[in-house]
Amino acid sequence: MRKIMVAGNWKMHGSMSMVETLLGGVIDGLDDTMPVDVAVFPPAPYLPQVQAMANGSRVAWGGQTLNPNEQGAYTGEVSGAMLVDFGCRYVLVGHSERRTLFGESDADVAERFEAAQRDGLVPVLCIGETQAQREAGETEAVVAAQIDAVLDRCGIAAFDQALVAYEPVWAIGTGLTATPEQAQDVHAFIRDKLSALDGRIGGQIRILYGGSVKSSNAADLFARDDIDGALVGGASLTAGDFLGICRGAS
Ligand SMILES: O=C[C@H](O)COP(=O)(O)O
Repeated sequence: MRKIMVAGNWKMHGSMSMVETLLGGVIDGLDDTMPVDVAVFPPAPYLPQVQAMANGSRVAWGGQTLNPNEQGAYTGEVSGAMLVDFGCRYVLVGHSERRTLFGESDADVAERFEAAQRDGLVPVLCIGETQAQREAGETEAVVAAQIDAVLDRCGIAAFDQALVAYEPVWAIGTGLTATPEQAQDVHAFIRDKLSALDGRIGGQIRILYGGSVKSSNAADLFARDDIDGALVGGASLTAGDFLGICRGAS
């Protein structure tokens, strides 16, 4: 039985006072009617504040990206070990904004996935197709290639301590959500692909959906066999909205 995870990717949003209000509201609002694992991904400067507030609570936290090198002259970058220093358990790798805005290739993402595990973090591998790729019938080929890059570098065993987030690019921040059926189809494809290599790993890995998830559509998504939670952007910036999504798992 895979437990639902609801993860909030705050992207480049926030301030110290916003973190105080938002994270405080989430921690205070979580209750037994929300049988979920919860994680937040703040901008790196707020990690110490998140650590201080969330330590000992139900909320885990992680980094939005990492540089795969252990240290060195990489101005502006953050290493996995630095994330671990601030109590991070998770790190996002390959978010579509990293791929499109910062030029991360499938191979770059695989390198970050490997580095995350080397440094003791659980990578959340983000994959998904663009609108044009979906319309061209390439969705499965695109997500397969994104997964294959990691498989080629790290092998199937690496997926034992990892999550996958399927985020169709056309649904991110657009208000367009994949229908539960569309999302389920891709999630089943991903699980089948991993299960063909290792049935236990394919069966236990959590596959989150991301793309305009809100409290109004969360329950319908979470009811699908292969949708094990959500990676939430916009709706994770307000405690009430985020808690409403957590409630969708009850
Ligand atoms: O990481 C989260 C995704 O990019 C989804 O963002 P969104 O919920 O604002 O569409």
